[in-house]
Amino acid sequence: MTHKAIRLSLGARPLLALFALGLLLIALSSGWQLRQTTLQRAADTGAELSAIPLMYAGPLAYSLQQLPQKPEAVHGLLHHILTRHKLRRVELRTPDGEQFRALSDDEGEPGQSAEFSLADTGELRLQASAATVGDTLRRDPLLRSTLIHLAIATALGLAAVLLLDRWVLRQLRRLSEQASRFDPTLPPPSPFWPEAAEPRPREVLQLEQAIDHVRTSLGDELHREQSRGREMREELARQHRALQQAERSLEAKRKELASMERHDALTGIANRREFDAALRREFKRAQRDQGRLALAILDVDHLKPFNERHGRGAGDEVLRRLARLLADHFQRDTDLVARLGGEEFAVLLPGFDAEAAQGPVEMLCEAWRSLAVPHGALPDGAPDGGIVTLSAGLAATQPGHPYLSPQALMQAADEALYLAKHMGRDRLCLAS
Ligand SMILES: Nc1nc2c(ncn2[C@@H]2O[C@H](COP(=O)(O)OP(=O)(O)OP(=O)(O)O)[C@@H](O)[C@H]2O)c(=O)[nH]1
Repeated sequence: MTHKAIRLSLGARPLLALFALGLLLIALSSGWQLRQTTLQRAADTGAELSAIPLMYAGPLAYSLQQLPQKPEAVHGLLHHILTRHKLRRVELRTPDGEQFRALSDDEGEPGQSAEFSLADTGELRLQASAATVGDTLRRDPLLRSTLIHLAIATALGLAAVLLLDRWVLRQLRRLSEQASRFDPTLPPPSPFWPEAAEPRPREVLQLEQAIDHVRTSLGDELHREQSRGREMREELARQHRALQQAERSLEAKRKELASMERHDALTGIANRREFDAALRREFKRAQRDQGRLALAILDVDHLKPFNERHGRGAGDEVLRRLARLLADHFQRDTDLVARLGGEEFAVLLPGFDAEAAQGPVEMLCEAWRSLAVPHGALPDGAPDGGIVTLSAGLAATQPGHPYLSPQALMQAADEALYLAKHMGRDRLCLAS
């Protein structure tokens, strides 16, 4: 309803302007008409002046004859002519040179004048008043009354337009502007409606108060919703952070698990599963490329009595040291060192045949020996020296001596290791 009224107000303004323009046009047209009438009257004056001698030649001659008895008759007649024809001045000069004149009280501009010679009477001089707008209005009561009424109607109409615009439409426009600037996301100013300098109609005040009320209640509700939304956002952000944290630790666990799947927990090098996969992969490659692949299996000698003597922790440390040494010795990208389980380790050397691999493996065993880890519990009959030693078996698949499968290569290396053990340990044996 309010919105409709405001739209009506905005649409009414041009109508009011049109109405005011119409009134002004009527006033202009009336003024034009008045001017035309005045000009017409000025044009008629000449003809009217010419008619006067014709009309009054007789009465003037008669009044002059009566002059001795009735000297006032000439003055009276001249006065009559003056007032009857609304002249400014009437003068009569007799053939004897006597002069009579009648003057009007009109102090306006002098208008057209004319002079006539009358037989037996003398000269008659007439002067009309200037044809002015005021004079025209004075002379024409109907026109005067019409124009006065028109002027009053125009003035009242314009006043009504101004008042309507100022008192009602302007207020409604102000309301419309306020409504268009209305933004419920902003906190409500207090008071919402600034005190207008001019007084406002009661209806506008009521409307303002109603909108103010709606604004305030909307604002309160909005504030409640905003703070609820803020709390929810904070809670969401907290949950999000917790989720991210959980995801991070899950990812770390996943990596740890993945690493555990491929690495030996005690030594950190590749485990049996990783080794098996690498062996299958490299064996296939060597088969395909007619290449070489060497495999060495190493086993710590007499770890059981070592454990029994020094404890399992010390045995673990021996295994860790051996793993570090293996990793240090075989560092090519394609090399792989792995713990197969227990005290058994493996070295996979792609591209190496048995002869080429023998040197590095023996160097490894030598390096181990030079670490000189004291055993302290070697069984009777074991080689003297008293240190922890390694036994190793080496096999390689190579052109001229291929194996049929990874398992066959593995078994050959195992048998070579068995041989090394059997031959008294602390040595490297090659598969036949
Ligand atoms: N400390 C430790 N000992 C292990 C681990 N895994 C296996 N062992 C021990 O290694 C020993 C292997 O014993 P055996 O198979 O009899 O071999 P050995 O005593 O080393 O003798 P040979 O291999 O014949 O020279 C066992 O006592 C196992 O308990 C391990 O992870 N840590």
